[in-house]
Amino acid sequence: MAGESALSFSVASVVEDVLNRSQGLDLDSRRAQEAAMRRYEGAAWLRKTVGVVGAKDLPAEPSEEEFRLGLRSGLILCNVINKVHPGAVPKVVESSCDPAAVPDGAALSAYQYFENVRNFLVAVEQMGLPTFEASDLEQGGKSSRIVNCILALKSYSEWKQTGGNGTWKFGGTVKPTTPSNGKHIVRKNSDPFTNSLSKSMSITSPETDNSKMHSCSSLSTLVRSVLLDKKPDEVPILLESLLSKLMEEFEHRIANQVEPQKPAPKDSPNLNGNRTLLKSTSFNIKKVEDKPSAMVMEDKSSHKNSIFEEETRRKHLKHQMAFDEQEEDIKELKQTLSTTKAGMQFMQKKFHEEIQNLGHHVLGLAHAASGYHRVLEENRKLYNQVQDLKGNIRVYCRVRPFLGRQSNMTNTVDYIEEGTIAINTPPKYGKGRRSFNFNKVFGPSSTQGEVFEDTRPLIRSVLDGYNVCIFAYGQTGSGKTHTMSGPKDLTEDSQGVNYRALNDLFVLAEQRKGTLQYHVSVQMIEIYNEQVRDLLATEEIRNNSQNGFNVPDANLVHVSSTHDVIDLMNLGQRNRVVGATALNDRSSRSHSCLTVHIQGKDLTSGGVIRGCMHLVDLAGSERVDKSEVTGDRLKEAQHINKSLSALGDVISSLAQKNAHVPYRNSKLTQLLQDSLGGQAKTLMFVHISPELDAVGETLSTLKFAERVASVELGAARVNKDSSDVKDLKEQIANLKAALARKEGEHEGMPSSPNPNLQGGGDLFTEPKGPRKPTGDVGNSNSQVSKKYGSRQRRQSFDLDELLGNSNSPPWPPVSSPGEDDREVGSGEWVDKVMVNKQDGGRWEYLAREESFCGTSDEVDAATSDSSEPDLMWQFSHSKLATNMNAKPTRSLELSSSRTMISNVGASPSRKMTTQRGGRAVEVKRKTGNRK
Ligand SMILES: Nc1ncnc2c1ncn2[C@@H]1O[C@H](COP(=O)(O)OP(=O)(O)OP(=O)(O)O)[C@@H](O)[C@H]1O
Repeated sequence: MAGESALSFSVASVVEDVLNRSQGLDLDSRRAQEAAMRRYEGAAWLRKTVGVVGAKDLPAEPSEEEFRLGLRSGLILCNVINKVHPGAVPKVVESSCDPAAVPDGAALSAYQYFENVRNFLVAVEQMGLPTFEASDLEQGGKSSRIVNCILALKSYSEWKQTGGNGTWKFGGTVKPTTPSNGKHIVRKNSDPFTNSLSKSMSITSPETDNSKMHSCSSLSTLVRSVLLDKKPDEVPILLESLLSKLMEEFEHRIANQVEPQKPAPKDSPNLNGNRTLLKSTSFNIKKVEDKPSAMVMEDKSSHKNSIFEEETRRKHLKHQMAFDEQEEDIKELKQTLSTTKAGMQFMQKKFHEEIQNLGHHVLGLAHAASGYHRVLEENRKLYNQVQDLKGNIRVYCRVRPFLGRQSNMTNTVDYIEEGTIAINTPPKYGKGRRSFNFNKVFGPSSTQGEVFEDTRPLIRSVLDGYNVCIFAYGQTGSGKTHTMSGPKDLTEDSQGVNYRALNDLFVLAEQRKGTLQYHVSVQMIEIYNEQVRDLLATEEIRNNSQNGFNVPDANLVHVSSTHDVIDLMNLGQRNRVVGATALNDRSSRSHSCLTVHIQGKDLTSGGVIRGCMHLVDLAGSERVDKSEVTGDRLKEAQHINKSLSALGDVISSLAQKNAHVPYRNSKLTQLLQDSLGGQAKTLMFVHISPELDAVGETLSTLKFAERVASVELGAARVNKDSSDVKDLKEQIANLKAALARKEGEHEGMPSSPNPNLQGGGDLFTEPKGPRKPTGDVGNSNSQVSKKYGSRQRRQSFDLDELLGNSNSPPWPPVSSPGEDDREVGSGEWVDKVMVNKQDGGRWEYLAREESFCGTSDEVDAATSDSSEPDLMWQFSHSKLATNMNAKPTRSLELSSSRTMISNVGASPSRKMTTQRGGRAVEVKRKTGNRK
């Protein structure tokens, strides 16, 4: 039947489809499993039917070989066919030999073999059942035909047990071969068993229980074989697919019942044995087909509906589950997303916090760094202020760069920091590295501008009334002239300190012209071979002093612009003695000094400020042997070295605070005396060459500079003349003193040591007009110095100040009742000297120490007295410098506890007066006569 074939094929297709879906399905192994199942089925039936035959039990699940060997004797086969169809093999040859002695597979006798198997095969053939060749029992691999035969016999037996009604499923009516049961096994054709089986698996199968059982068992076999190698989780899907395919087939089948049947396609060879088994599942369909058509339709419809509903429900359930699962997944994803979002937000917040903290931290650091730098700067300022207060000589070190093709390989400078320079010293100079500290160190790359920048404050202080001295020290060729003046080919950038300083002075003077009127004049001298020479002399250079030191007579030229100064300096440079040496072709063999005098008048107060600045370019401090000089050059070098060593002695004495400082040992030290020992601000530029062969000079230069840096000069003092304000202040003080005295009189207690000596009024009023700056080298000529000893420290003060022209006298007024106060006579020694400052009767100390009072001649006589060698006397009074047109001023230098007071004139009454600006000042001694 075409429809049946189609269904068979479709069912087979379903299985094929399912099989295809289960990827990797091994058809061979399935086929083997199928064969085994069939073999087991046959074996089970044989065991059940014949039991143990010939003491040889067939295994329940025999292998192919076991199955073949078990049946090989033909005994089981003959017995079973006789059971099914009694008398089918009339004579069965039993084995005569001991079965135990005959191993499996051992050949039986040919007779036995032939007789039994032949009889069985004949009987089977007569029954129309599938048969096999006798040789199939002899060789392995052919058991399938044997199994087919056994299963056909089994089927026949089962059919027979049901009563043998109808058509036997293996084809046609079986005619019993023997008259005993009246039935004949009729073989329908001689097709091989497989063909018969294939055909018999068609829808033509009878509706017998046996047939049903067979179909069920085939179906279960099919299902088992399909699911055998599946994983548990694959089974539901596979079954579902199988069922849905069956459903489809069923529906298709139903539809085919109504529609004209299509011809069935041919069997697909791919389906092989599996499809054969599947065909047995068609029995249910056949059942339906055999019902009356109305009932069938009804059944079909309700069945279809219920199946459809069930399927829909299952689908819905499945969808619902999938949906639920997806919903759950989405929920989880949402949860994860929100957690991640929250995490990100948290991290973002943390990140911002961190950034902010970092920002604060960086800000704090920047603040701290700027604070640190501010503190450093303040420290530097404070340090400089302390230096100023202590009056230390400032020392700036400058390292000359390598010149020309000189190699950096020979550099002796190890490193340079703010104020420190370290020199690599060869072994013969001691340890490997030596460092020196100065106020500032300029490296080879420092420019002229940078060097001047640190010098500028000093220049400015000249305009404020300070004396300033800047001098350049260093070996020949180390860059002294470069620093002070600049290189030969001068440009604006390469200008040295001199030009820049004067330029600054003019700029500042210009800036201050609204309040101060400055008058600037310049001197330029040189010391060559211990001779002082005026470099600004347009004619022949004069040298008319007895000792060769004639600076006060040197030209003092008024300048009003930088241009004037440059012209003058060029003139001075031309006049300067310059000689060529092996070390430096432009080596100046003299010390040169440019002195700038400043006088500023306060336009509102009328006060006068005076300042003086020495700019000194010393001659080179090289070794004589090295410079290869002879003759005149040798003499020059010796003078230079002598004056520089005198400078060294002065520095050493000052550093050790010796009472005696040997200024007079050279013209140079005399020139610098006021700068080194006075109240000036002094700066030394120490220069060094970086070359290795200069390391000896470099080290000695730096050591010298270290000593210079330790010299304390005392606080610099401003040269400022007070005017009306100061006078008014004094008047107020006098009035107060007068008031106090009056009150004292009323109470009967004299407030003045000697009221009889009151009077004098404006005797101490400061004389107006310019004066010679105290730092001027001209003072040296009038200095009186006598060496009596060196134990005591020298003090210095200005007589004017002492006499009350300062707001703060050096000592507070002291009144000691009971002391013997009286006027001193000229040429007298007294313990203390007081002067009557004003008519208010205010007496103040002129000197607290033992003092000598007298005229200039008497003082000169006294100082020439060498009878007291333990004391050093120094007295100076100003001598009018002719070219300064200044009025005389006076200063005292106290030495130890003794004072010389000069310019003291004796009145006819022997009452002492000092002369000041042509006025007399009363003087009295505080205690009795000198013992
Ligand atoms: N800082 C510098 N930068 C560039 N060149 C320099 C520097 N210092 C010095 N020189 C050069 O080195 C050479 C010697 O310098 P300078 O004449 O100033 O030495 P000096 O110490 O004055 O010598 P002397 O003691 O013989 O007078 C010059 O050619 C000068 O231009």
